[in-house]
Amino acid sequence: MALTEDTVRWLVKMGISIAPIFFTLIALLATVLVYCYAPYWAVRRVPGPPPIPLVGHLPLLAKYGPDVFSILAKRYGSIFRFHMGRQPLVIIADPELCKEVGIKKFKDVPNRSIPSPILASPLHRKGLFFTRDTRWSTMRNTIISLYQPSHLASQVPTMQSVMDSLTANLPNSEHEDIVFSNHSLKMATDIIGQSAFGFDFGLSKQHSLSNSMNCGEGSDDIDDEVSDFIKQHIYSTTTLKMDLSGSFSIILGLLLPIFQEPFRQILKRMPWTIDYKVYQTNLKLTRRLDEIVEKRSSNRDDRIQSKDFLSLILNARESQKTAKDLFTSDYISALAYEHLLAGSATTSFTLSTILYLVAGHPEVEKKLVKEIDDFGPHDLMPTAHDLQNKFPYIDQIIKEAMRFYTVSPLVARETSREVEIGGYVLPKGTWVWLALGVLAKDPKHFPEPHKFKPERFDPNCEEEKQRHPYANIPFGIGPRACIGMKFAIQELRLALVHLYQRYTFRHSPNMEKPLAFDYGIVLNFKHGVKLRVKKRTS
Ligand code: HEM
Repeated sequence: MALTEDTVRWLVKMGISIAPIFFTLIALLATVLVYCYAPYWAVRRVPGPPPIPLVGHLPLLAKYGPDVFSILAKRYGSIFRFHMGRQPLVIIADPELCKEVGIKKFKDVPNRSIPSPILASPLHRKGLFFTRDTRWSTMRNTIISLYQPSHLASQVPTMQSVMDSLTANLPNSEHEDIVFSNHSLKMATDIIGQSAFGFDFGLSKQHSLSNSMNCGEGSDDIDDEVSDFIKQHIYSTTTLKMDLSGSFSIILGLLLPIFQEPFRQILKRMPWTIDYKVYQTNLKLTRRLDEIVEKRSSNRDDRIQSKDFLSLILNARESQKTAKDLFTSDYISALAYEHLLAGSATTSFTLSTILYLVAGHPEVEKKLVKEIDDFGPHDLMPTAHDLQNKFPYIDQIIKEAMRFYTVSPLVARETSREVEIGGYVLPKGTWVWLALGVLAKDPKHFPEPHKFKPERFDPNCEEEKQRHPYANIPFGIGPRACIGMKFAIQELRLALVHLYQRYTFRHSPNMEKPLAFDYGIVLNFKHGVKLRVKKRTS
């Protein structure tokens, strides 16, 4: 509203000078502008589309989904700016630059940036993924021994028994749809439950859980403790959104981070808000995990015999001084929970995409089935050694499917000091994200990138020989790469042998084409993967 002459005269009469009001307003405006634009200013030289105040490029993410990064890479090159709300990200979309960030300059970029959904969740922050600097390296060095080949080999029978339960529950009819992604999530959760906690969730044995696994809210017929835990776990994970569809405090964290924590503190007390529900769920999960840790800590005799992740960390805590200081019970809970989180959604997504892709490519299915039949009779269980050496085509299929649908298309890192990357000087605290999904679809490294061709990963193929070694890095790169990679690959190989010894799969006519995705902390299916199962004769 403009100040009229009368108002000015009235203000003067009342002894109120306009100047202080005017300057206060200007100062306020300047503060807001500085707050909004300070992070942008620090990386303004890196090319990118002009950001919209506050929301940045989130509307582009909403419009194009994760494909937006390939579109921007085409326009702006292999290093560009993308604004996740107020926060600018420097996106790296070139294998050589990924090597520079992930390996050569790892000392300058050793940590992950913490996005707003995670900031609000201590349970997620205390795992390996988001711990920082020396705490991270000491934690990682202690638990890396759990991923040695001998330990992985001991997990094969456990994996196999869960897969037996899964296949016992698949229908016999070729005319019935199964939401395979639900089955594979149950399978992966059961496997990781046993290897992380030594605990059998028994989901693969239960037919009735299939729908609740997907929606996260659960259905009424599931009321026992285990199902409750799983429901909470899935709710807690699926509400971690990267776009503007999360809770109010998460949205604030993207737009005006300064207000996120105060608002979360208020909203978590209001029962009708998503923040309340997320808080309550995380509280219950944390309590449940603390109970599990407590129980296992006190049961020393059982624990010494056990080979699960939780027992092994607790044993290490007893025998090593560093581990004792480091692994307080809150960190142990977070680490064990992180295993459940990191090991279930990613692996089950990948297995579902493999079945979906193979079902649409009969020539690939034929070669796969032949490799499996050549291995031996259909009830022969492969050992860890067999899995590693006798199924080269399965490995090509896994690599190609992970390239085709990259479950974790972005990997978050943050600079710890000023560093030069790709010709740009980036100040301390810059969020540098590696765009694995863009690399995987770059025709320079993968001719005809939208075709599913496992043979492109055949070691004798020219394309494979000439490709940059870091063009396909679905498990990340360098010292901070996925710690569970070998575990996941062993599980995927075994699941494929087990399934195709018994079945082949076809697309359901009720499935959307192309597959639709949700973008949370990892990629997820919007409507699941629906398939039809055909039993094989032995
Ligand atoms: C197909 C399955 C999986 C995929 C595609 C995957 C992908 C990834 C990616 C891309 C990262 C980030 C790497 C980086 O920053 O360079 C990561 C980190 C991590 N993953 Fe996985 N992962 C999978 C399975 C698993 C499993 C089974 C576990 C646990 C048993 C696991 C535990 C972790 C942990 C703890 C980290 C953090 C490592 C650190 O910061 O030191 N992942 N994963």
